[in-house]
Amino acid sequence: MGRTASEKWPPRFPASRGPLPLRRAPPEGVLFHLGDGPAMKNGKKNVATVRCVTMKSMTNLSAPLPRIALVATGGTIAGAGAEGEPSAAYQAAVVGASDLIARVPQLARLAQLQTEQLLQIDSADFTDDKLLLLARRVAALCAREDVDGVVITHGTDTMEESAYFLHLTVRSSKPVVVTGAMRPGTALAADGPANLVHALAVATHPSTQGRGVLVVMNEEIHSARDVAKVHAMRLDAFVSPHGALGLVVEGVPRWYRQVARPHTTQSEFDITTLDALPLVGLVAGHGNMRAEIFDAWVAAGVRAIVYAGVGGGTVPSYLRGHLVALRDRGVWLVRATRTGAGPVIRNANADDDAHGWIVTDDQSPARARLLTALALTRHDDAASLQKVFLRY
Ligand SMILES: NC(=O)CC[C@H](N)C(=O)O
Repeated sequence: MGRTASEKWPPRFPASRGPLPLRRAPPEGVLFHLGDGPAMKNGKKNVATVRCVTMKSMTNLSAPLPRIALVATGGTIAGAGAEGEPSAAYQAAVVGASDLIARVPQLARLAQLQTEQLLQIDSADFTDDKLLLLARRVAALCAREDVDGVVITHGTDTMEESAYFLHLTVRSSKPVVVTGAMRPGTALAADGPANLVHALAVATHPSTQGRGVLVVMNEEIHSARDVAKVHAMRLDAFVSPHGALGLVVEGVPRWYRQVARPHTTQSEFDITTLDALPLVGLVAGHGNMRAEIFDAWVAAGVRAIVYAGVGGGTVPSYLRGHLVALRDRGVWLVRATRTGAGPVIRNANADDDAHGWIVTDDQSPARARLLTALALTRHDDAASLQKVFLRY
């Protein structure tokens, strides 16, 4: 009987690649070298060797592996197409979670994995109810004593939104790492297996605790606060405007930065009692805009509209009156920038104080939608809503 596409996932990933099969990853910054070289000069153990031996006993090779919950939600990492076809010709979200991990033997050397298929969707289909489902599930897993961390596989298209939502709502310092793939497992040089191994390497490392939700793609570790998919095809599609937090080097996270804004355990947002998120719309800025698009969102029942404005969030002069009147219709206007980076500055380009408008600081329009929705669960005045954007 012929094998299905999913059984072949991934087709080419040599078992010899990936991080060293350490039972526990060495502490960050410590050289963990068990080979020869300077440590064995003249056949004598020098100081470096003693340190290695000490580290070996500290890392306790017989200790049980970290227990990681792997939550699969679909996307290209779970995609498959015909062998040898161009990588764009495939179907996302068809390979099951257990098939996904069965094809990457390195994973079992890094962690005891509990796998679950929470969703099997293209990430474009992530609606707010699915986002709440994911966040509640991840929070529940983090709260369990038999779970040391969570890895989520996710489509890349809306990965930055889901990761940010988890960053603001999962009240745990345990590692939560989101990963995916730009190419399906059937593509030449599929990136899913390496991304999964690296995500697990980050999630199992003691230095990852308390850093908020992370996105691990293409050997880089990004904060969910900042990362965005900025290319539709390339493997290096994920970029953070202020730089990645770190890299996965030889299977071990190496950190260069940390997030300054509150998240997870310091977040004020509580989704445990929420039935649904407040509805927030998003309107793209461009030349020759029309007021009707804002009216359509008002008719849909939004509490706020994020305007992804040109430049520093500039409102066209011919729309100003219409957007000022949104406050009288019970709708907040949140000015963002469509440029992809940089702050929208309050009372610059617009009289935000007079109009009761909010600015996003440097938050991307897509994430600003989520932060606005969460902010509206706690605040309903301009000063408090504005503070949320300057704080998170
Ligand atoms: N590379 C990807 O994961 C994109 C595939 C798909 N559209 C998704 O986001 O789920």
